[in-house]
Amino acid sequence: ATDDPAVSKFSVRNLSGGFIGLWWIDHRGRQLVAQSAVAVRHTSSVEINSFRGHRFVIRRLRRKARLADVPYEPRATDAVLEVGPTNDLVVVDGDLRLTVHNARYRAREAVAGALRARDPVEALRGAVAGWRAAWTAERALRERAIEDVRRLGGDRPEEPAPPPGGWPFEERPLDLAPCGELVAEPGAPRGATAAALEALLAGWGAARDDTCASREALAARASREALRGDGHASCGRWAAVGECAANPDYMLASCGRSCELWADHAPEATAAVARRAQRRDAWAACAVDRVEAAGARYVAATSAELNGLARFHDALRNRTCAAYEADGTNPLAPAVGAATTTLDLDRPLRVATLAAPSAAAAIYHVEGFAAAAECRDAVADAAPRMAPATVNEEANKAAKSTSRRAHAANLVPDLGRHDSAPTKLWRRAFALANALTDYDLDGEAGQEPFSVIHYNGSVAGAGPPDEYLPHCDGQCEGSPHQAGGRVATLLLYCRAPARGGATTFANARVAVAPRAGDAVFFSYLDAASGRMDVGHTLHSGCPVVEGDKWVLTLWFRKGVSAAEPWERFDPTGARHDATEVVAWDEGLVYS
Ligand SMILES: O=C(O)CCC(=O)C(=O)O
Ligand SMILES: [Fe+2]
Repeated sequence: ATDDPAVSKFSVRNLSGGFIGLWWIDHRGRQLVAQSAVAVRHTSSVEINSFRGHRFVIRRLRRKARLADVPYEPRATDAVLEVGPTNDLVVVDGDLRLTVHNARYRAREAVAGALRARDPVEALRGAVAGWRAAWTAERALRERAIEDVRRLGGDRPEEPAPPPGGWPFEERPLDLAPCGELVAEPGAPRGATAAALEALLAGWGAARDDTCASREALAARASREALRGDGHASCGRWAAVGECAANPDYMLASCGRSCELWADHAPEATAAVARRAQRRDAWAACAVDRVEAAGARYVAATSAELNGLARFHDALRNRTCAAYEADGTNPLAPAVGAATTTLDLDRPLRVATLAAPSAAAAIYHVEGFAAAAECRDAVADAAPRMAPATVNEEANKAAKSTSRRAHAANLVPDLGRHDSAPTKLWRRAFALANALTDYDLDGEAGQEPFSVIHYNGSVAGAGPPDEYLPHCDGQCEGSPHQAGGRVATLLLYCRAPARGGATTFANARVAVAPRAGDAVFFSYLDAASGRMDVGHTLHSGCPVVEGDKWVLTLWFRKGVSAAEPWERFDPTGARHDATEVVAWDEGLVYS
């Protein structure tokens, strides 16, 4: 799915002088999963589709080995590659150093793709515009991170240094005129079709059965299978019997691609065919230069933005987590010094108010929310469905995010099964929410399901630990609540990590150490005025330093019903097109 914005396509070229092996680090950071079955030989490349942020380990091999999946033990000689946002060419040298060739590689890819498009020039303009859009999107993310830091009262980190030549605010038009005319290629076969034809031709070359009849039969098949759009259904057959040489005017105009393909295999290759291919190659080389010139600054600016964003994220993390994690232990014990009351729901819960900074914001700690077996059943239900967590950064698009690193799955309780663990947890959660707020929430219809979230700690060298940077689950800028939007959250800890993983509310100066079975409940609407919180319930899931952490999250919605279920609204209550309902599994990060 390369149209998924979070998937990057890139290529690793081995110039190390020997064999290399390529593995990616699985999401638990404990296993190296072979990228391909065998080693990559010197001067070869591997094409890779992967998620942004994924990590690869590259190792030198003594010989051409088969690579099985192995436990991950970092070695000093490992080269580690984190997948960037763009199509990169990564070159591995003799010392296993990695060099990323960005803009030129992308220009070459764009031109190769454009030559197969109906309108190559238009396709290239689209590619350059796409790079500009990618940079603009990264810039918007950084602007938002700046705003987050400002709201948390943190020091504003340094701006990223602009790329050489400065930020490319102006649009650079792509001018391909100096490259001359591209020879039109009606119906050039695309990707797989072209490959099928090449294979057919290669087979023919090997058999070298030079009788006209067999050649014609093969050509007819080739033209049926691959060259249907070549301008004429019989192009392949005509080319195979020498028409390109005998009748070049017609053939080169109508069957150019067939003539070119057959030229390699048939003795009737003409000088005109070769010239035509040369002209196209010259056009492509010129186009690569011009596309690179028009797009390189956007590509470089995107990298600069990403580096800058990483620094802002560090600043956010320091602001929200460092104070509690400085000594390497878990943060403040929950509910230290807070008065507790016991709520008798279907099970007695000890509830402590941790903070109630305004009528629109309150944070509670709930001891013993779930029995161990309930947690175990709920997690077991979701565990097989876990996938990289998403965050909604754009309307109607659940995008994988740099601000949230974890795995998650929805858990929809079957409310008819009264004794199942998810249903009991669900009804208890709504009873708790209605006891602690005056929201009068209805859990029986239209609510968002549980989200089960798994955070992994870092294994040395295997990538950053899972975390969730500061965010609000719903709208938190003090505007009126919109029906259908989130108003409160229950976070149930089902497994606590050995170190790290606190939930911190920096603006409310509250930190909660996860403890299995306990929960945090927070609400962010003043029901009397209808106004939302102004940021006191902004919170982070701090990095899990050691071990792992499982939580069940429930985001309560107000104003949903069977007729108007949660899928109709984004977390702030903005309505989206009812015909285009998507799974929202996470809250907005300030938008
Ligand atoms: O895991 C945590 O501590 C925070 C999770 C969270 O903020 C969320 O799921 O919305
Ligand atoms: Fe959250």
